Amino acid sequence: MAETVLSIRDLRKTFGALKATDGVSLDLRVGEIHALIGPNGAGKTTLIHQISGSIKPDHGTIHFRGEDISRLGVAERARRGLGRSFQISSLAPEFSALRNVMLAVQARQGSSFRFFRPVMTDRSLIEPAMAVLEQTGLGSRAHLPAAELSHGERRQLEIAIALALGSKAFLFDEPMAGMGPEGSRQLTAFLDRLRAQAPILLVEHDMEAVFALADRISVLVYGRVIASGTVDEIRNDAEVRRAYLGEAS
Ligand SMILES: Nc1ncnc2c1ncn2[C@@H]1O[C@H](COP(=O)(O)OP(=O)(O)OP(=O)(O)O)[C@@H](O)[C@H]1O
Repeated sequence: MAETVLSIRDLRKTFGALKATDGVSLDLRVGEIHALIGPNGAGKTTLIHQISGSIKPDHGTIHFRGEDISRLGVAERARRGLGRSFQISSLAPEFSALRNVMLAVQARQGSSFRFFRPVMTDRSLIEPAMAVLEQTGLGSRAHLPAAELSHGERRQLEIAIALALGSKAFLFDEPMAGMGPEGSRQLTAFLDRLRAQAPILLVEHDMEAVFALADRISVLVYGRVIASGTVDEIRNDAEVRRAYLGEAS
């Protein structure tokens, strides 16, 4: 079995009397997309926030790449390689896609020895930045300003930046939201390739995307995982159909 990258054990979170997370345990393994689905209010976003560090659980542990990160803040978890949801606002829209990624490469390398060198001609930045753009399918768009990229391509650029900064796994909360059918198709194809570089915990309501992408699916209802398995196992699970898929299809 593939190595476990992220391991969550018995996570609990209450808001007043509401059990938003009620003893959740799940794993994310190398090379996989693990989808988290469930009805509105099931606790998916609350769970993602506890993993990224923006909400403190009442109970439970989170291990990432063998390390207990349960007590670390958001920035520390990100620094260890836990990539957060898409944050398009962090792009510099007037800079080219290449320059956006070069700045990330530079931030990761540390800039103390290169302050006198012009950034845009520095091969030690250009080469790794171009490699990441190629990996993320943006090689041919490298010289366009970020503002001129499509919505889907900006999301790809955001991921390219995260990879350049050292992200080793991603938490995505509804990445398909607001995308048209073509954008969703492109993003689905992109996430399909991305899993080989960094596994993904994917919260998504778009069942077509989930069934196309997921290696495993966990179904959350009232803060509890009621089923976990392959796409076929989940599609054929009577309790899941009753609690969720029946209403969605
Ligand atoms: N800060 C908060 N204070 C009180 N209740 C909260 C808070 N955040 C979330 N909740 C409640 O916790 C429950 C889980 O919410 P959450 O947003 O995690 O669900 P979700 O599965 O992501 O839903 P959706 O699919 O609609 O995005 C809901 O009942 C919600 O109203």
